[in-house]
Amino acid sequence: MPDLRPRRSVLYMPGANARALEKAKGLDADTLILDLEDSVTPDAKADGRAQVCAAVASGDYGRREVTIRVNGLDTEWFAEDVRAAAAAGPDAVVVPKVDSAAQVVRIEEALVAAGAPAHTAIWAMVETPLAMLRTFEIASASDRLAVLVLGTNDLAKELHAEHVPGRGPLLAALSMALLGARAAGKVILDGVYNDVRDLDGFAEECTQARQFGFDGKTLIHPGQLEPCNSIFAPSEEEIAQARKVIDAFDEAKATGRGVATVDGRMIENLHVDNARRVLAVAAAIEDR
Ligand SMILES: CC(C)(COP(=O)(O)OP(=O)(O)OC[C@H]1O[C@@H](n2cnc3c(N)ncnc32)[C@H](O)[C@@H]1OP(=O)(O)O)[C@@H](O)C(=O)NCCC(=O)NCCSC(=O)C[C@H](O)C(=O)O
Ligand SMILES: [Mg+2]
Repeated sequence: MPDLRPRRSVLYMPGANARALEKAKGLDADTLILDLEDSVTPDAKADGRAQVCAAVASGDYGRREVTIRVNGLDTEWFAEDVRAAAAAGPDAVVVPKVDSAAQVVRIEEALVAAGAPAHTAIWAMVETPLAMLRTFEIASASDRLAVLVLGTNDLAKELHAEHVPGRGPLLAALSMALLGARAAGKVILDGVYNDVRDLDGFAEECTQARQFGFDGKTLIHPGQLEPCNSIFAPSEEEIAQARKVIDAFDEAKATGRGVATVDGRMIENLHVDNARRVLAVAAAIEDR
């Protein structure tokens, strides 16, 4: 059964920023990532952890999926972050810089040892060249691993690549991550767009990510929510087209044919599967 929970817009917020944590309760994000890693300075880690875990445990985020990004496996904060997150019971623990299946197993063991509830999934961030070469192994290392999240800032840094419109230097990596996630049947989210004032560039990148097949995009600012939600949702035209495809194929089947045409284009079973997926995604968004 594919995981159809809407994750169009997945907003990071600095775990030490009480104002942002409060503001997120009223934001139209499908998912929140309360961050304990890069946006929290070393001397604020303990306070940030306490604040984030109290926010998650409060249950004040309504329908939104709430996750905690802990510090990396080999940091001095990982063990305590996981213990505190397990007690708070978020929908997922997001772990940065995962680059092997063995690390996924270690994360799962840490969650189990900390008594994390069964509903707390693992989301692995893939953001190193090694991770890109191993995305399938990582994505399929555990049933508890639900989502791969691209970290395009770290990846560009490791590659010595530049951030340019169209993301030419990252395209191979985006494709490899998608291949790995889809081969393992997992959800995959695109990385962030750093210029929070450039909404045109942001919309172009969301459109590119959707065309690639990403399920949604990670975000850093509330102003990115509305365009992202709209670009990653099936449009009215796509929904109408999906219905047309299903109806045309049903009609063809009723007369013993396994192929039909809609607006001059060939329709086979696989197109019907795709059309059903579009309708299921639209329904899941409607049901939120
Ligand atoms: C990017 C920012 C630092 C910009 O901050 P600022 O200039 O202060 O924004 P605004 O003044 O426009 O903010 C307006 C109001 O919105 C609230 N706000 C801003 N950002 C968020 C947010 N992410 N979540 C919730 N609320 C937010 C402000 O508090 C203002 O509210 P009000 O005062 O009531 O008007 C800032 O947006 C920010 O810190 N963003 C998140 C940064 C972050 O979490 N970074 C880490 C994750 S990204 C990453 O690590 C990528 C990955 O690992 C990789 O490798 O690529
Ligand atoms: Mg990163």
